[in-house]
Parts: sequence; C-alpha cells; structure tokens
Amino acid sequence: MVEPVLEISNLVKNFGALRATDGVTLDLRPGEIHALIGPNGAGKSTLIHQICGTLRQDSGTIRFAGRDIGAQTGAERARLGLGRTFQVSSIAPEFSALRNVMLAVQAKQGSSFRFFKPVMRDRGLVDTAMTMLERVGLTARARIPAAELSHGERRQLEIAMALALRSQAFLLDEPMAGMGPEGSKSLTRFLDTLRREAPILLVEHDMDAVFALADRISVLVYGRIIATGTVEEIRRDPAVRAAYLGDHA
Ligand SMILES: Nc1ncnc2c1ncn2[C@@H]1O[C@H](COP(=O)(O)OP(=O)(O)OP(=O)(O)O)[C@@H](O)[C@H]1O
Repeated sequence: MVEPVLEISNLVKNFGALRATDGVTLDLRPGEIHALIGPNGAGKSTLIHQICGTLRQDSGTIRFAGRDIGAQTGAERARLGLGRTFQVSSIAPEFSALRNVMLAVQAKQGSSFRFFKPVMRDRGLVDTAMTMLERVGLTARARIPAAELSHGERRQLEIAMALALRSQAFLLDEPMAGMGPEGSKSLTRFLDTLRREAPILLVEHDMDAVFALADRISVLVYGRIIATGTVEEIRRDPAVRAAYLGDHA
C-alpha cells in the first residue's frame, strides 16, 4: 500500500468534561480527497485545529510526511508543507493578491534579506507568485487588493498561498460556507483539479460537493469516527444514515 501523507492515530482532546476528539484514527493518502463529515459540534474543527497545530492534543499521534509532528508549532507544520487554507486571517486585506502570494513565497524561502530590496521589483519573486495565481485562475485579479476580492476569489487566493508554501497536503475547513450555488459549483470544479497538487482533507457540510469530490469519507459523531468508506459505502451505511445523512443519502 502507498504510504499515507498524513496519519492520525488515537487522537484525544478533552475540553473539561467534554471529550471533543475521542480516539480518532484516520489517514490521508496521496492523490485523494478524504472528506470529514458529521453533525454540528461533532468535533470536526477541533480535529483540524489539532492537525494544523493551533490546538494541542491530549494524547495520540499525528504523523506527516513520515515524521511525528504532534509537538511542532503551526508555523513549523506549515513550513513542512501542511497547508491549512481558508483561514481568512492569513490574508493581508490591504495588499494585492499578488503581494499576498509573494509574502507566502518569501515565507517559504525564509529569506529576510529580501526585505532590503523593493519586493515588487524582484522579478523572480513576482514571476513565481504570478505562476501560483495563474494556477488558481486569478491572473486577471493579481493587482486587486485582497479586500476587494469576492468570497470565492479569496479562497482561491488562499490556495495560491498554500501552493506557494509547496503544501504536500491541504486541510480545508468548510470551504463552501457562505457561497451561493454557483460559487460552490465552481469551487467544486477547482478542488477537483487541486487534488493533483496535493491530497485534501475536506471538512464540509455541502453534501453535493462531498459526494462529487470525495474518494473516501469519514463520519465523525460525538468525537468518534463511526465509519470510513467510499461515497457508496457511506451512503448505504445504516449507522451513518441514522446519525447524520438521513434524507441526504
Ligand atoms: N475551545 C473550546 N472549549 C470548550 N469546548 C469547545 C472548544 N472548542 C470546541 N468545543 C466544543 O467541542 C465540541 C466540538 O466542536 P467543533 O467546533 O470541533 O465541532 P464541529 O464538528 O466543527 O461543528 P460545526 O460543524 O458546527 O463547525 C462542541 O461541543 C464544542 O462546543
């Protein structure tokens, strides 16, 4: 079997008396979209926070690209290529889309000396950042301040920034939230191409998107994974239908 890019084993997180993550084991394999679904409050965001390092697990392990990252900071994990996107805070709204991606490229290069040079005249840096914007379809919007981009465009920008960090896996927490039907459809098409860059762990309530995209689905209920399988397996699973899917299936 191909080695998973991300491997989570027996992860546990308690908030006081509440066990928000209750022995979660799951993996993300090269080339796949693995969707994580479940009712509100099931613990999906808590799990994503532990994977990206903004929340520390109480016990269990997180392995990424062959190493244990459970004790590393979020910044260290990002530098290793764990790309959490759709974190609005990562965008500087007053900067252009291009400048935002350039900052991500610089962060990857870790080259502080560049601050001595007027960055917009650094051809290599501009070209690299433009390539990322082209890959997400934002070339025409490169010079627009990020604050003026649409909701969907900002998500594309975040992906361009994650690409600049040479992410080896993407963690996407509800990317379709707040999008209309057209926006969701175009983001679905986009994510379908993004999987060629790196596998995606996708937390999403939009079942049309999940069923269209996922190679595998894991269902989280009260902090526990109650089932993992293909779209068809999950749709047929009686426990999943009872706990979550109901009429969606
Ligand atoms: N920092 C915290 N302190 C205490 N309880 C928390 C904290 N963060 C989350 N919780 C609780 O942990 C449980 C899981 O929450 P979480 O936000 O991870 O669920 P979710 O599956 O992402 O929900 P949704 O689909 O609504 O986003 C909930 O009961 C929530 O109230």
